[in-house]
Amino acid sequence: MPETQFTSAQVADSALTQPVANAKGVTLQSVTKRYGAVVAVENLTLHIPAGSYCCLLGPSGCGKTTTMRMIAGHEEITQGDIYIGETRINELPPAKRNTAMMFQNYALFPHKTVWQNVEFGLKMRGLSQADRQPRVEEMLAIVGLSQFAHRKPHMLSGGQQQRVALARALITRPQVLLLDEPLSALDESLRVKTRGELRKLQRQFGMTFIQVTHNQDEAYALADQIVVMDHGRIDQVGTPQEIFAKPISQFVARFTGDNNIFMGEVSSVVHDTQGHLIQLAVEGLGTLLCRGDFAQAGTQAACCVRADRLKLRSLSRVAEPEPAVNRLSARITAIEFTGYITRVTLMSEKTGAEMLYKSRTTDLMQTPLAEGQVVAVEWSAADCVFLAH
Ligand SMILES: Nc1ncnc2c1ncn2[C@@H]1O[C@H](COP(=O)(O)OP(=O)(O)OP(=O)(O)O)[C@@H](O)[C@H]1O
Repeated sequence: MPETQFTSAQVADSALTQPVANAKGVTLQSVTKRYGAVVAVENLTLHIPAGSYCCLLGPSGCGKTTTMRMIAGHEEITQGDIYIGETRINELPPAKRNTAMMFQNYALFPHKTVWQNVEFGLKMRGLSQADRQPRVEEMLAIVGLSQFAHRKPHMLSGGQQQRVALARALITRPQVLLLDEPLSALDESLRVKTRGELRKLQRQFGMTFIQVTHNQDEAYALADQIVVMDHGRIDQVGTPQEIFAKPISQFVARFTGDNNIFMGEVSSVVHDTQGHLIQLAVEGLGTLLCRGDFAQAGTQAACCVRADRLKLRSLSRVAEPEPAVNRLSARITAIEFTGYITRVTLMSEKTGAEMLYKSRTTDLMQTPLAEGQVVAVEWSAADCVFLAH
């Protein structure tokens, strides 16, 4: 079945797509959720600005869904407070919170038509047939499903069902829309297309969107603010660019990108015009130079360098690279062509540690590499990010 896309014209013509005048931010203040002995969310404090797109990102079981369900009111808060705008909502029933939730499996009513599914929220609010009619029509046009209005969900593709779910959530014009892995049921190409449309709708509606995802590419593409969670706690909050370029912990560096991580002990910290220049003594590799905001000499820490920030130099004639900071020799153990990018796996000659280098395939075509080849691997201190924990 061909996918109908949202079109700019449909969206621009719609009165519904005027920004939600009363979009509200969400604030969590020291929020904890326990299930018996299990601490699902621990002392979480977070502000999500009004009208922004926030992604809660983290591995399975880190507490993302629980956090969202507490905001929606589907889960009681054990401790702490949640505010929508200025209003404390701890005790408000879900229907009074002015939020809407879009579920992973879409949770459409199977026996209702697309029209009836989308109309449902307005009916529950007691709007008359005459008032519902133009709003449903308009919403179906926005999501490009007008011609499917009388079909049942099982007669739609996954992408179309996803749009019905989105239309059903948006039609009541909630102040906050909560989305639980909304793209996970779609195949790769549709997922990429649909996330662009989701972002466009969020911008045009000016609504606060909070989305749960375990996929960092999705979070990078969609979010104004990414909240990286681990074991019920927040590890880092930042823009996609900050999370990508400046992870603050080993967990974030591992989870959000192809980072090479080195563990060691801080041997010196020098403050200069660009911040802190930190020396990290790494067993087997000597001293690495990295940059960070704060470090304390004598503490155990780590640093990371992204796979695309390494530089490789052939060592065909010289067995060892001349000694220098942030340089080591490594053997290429695998070369994986993935299209635009080629991934090169290396093994440090001294420590046996595995490293990853990523290059544009076209660049590698100029200076080909071969499995088994020994190369000098180097990187600048500016690209080497200090990780305090
Ligand atoms: N009703 C429950 N009773 C007991 N433990 C629960 C309950 N719901 C969630 N948990 C536990 O709380 C923790 C957080 O769960 P949560 O569903 O919020 O994680 P998540 O990050 O959304 O994971 P996923 O990506 O797999 O959905 C997990 O350890 C989970 O097992």
